[in-house]
Amino acid sequence: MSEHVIAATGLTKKYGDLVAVNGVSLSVEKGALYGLLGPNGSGKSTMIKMLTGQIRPTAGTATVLGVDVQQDPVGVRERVGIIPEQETPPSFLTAHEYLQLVGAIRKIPDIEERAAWWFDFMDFGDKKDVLCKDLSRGTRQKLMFAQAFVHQPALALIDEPLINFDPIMQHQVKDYLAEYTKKGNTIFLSTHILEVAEEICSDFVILHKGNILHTGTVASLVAEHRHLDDFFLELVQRTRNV
Ligand SMILES: Nc1ncnc2c1ncn2[C@@H]1O[C@H](COP(=O)(O)OP(=O)(O)OP(=O)(O)O)[C@@H](O)[C@H]1O
Repeated sequence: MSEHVIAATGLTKKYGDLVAVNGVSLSVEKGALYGLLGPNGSGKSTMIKMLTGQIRPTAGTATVLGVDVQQDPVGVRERVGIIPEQETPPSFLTAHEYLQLVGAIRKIPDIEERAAWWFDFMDFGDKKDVLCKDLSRGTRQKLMFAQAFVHQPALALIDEPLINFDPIMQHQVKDYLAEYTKKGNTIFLSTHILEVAEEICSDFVILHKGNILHTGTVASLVAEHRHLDDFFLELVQRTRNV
């Protein structure tokens, strides 16, 4: 039997008259690398914020790792890893102090060893004692990536995690994510980089103006000799023209 790591039913978020997410229902199976795709303003970040209990839906329900997000948002955040959209680590801490803080909050006994692994893996050990406010954008993003995965969560919800990385780091992170799901973990990834999504995602959903335009698997596109970027452009263009 398939195991749903995320199950959302009729999730809706309204900001005044604006419907940012409109009754979205989706399910994500264990081990999936699930791509959350859509043009600017289509509701991707709002979905991630609702699924991680950062904002309350106007309507609808969701369970994440079996926990009801509205009833126990802290319980969800304890279990998952999150990279929020365009978030930066605390300006007044060094990179090392930030990972120590995350280790204390998440009660990770071997945080020093784990932090050392991440500094090495993402090649920023020389910056570990630099205040976050003085780190480059890409290095801050490395730190955000490390904090999301340092406790090796069964599920990570990551919003545009690759955007500030150079091509070498993008490649490395892409491989990391693919390997991570092969171990039975699940990734819910919002991205505009469709080549990356095509390369590593197993499943995807395309949102447009808060509605689901399409859900499918990358394998089914490949079987039809189609590329995700063409498919996306056609679908969104067609929707804009109706
Ligand atoms: N706090 C807020 N108050 C009012 N409107 C908001 C708020 N947050 C998001 N919105 C609106 O909700 C809609 C969806 O925004 P969201 O950030 O979820 O889209 P997105 O798909 O993540 O976009 P992008 O790809 O540009 O990051 C947009 O029209 C946005 O302006």
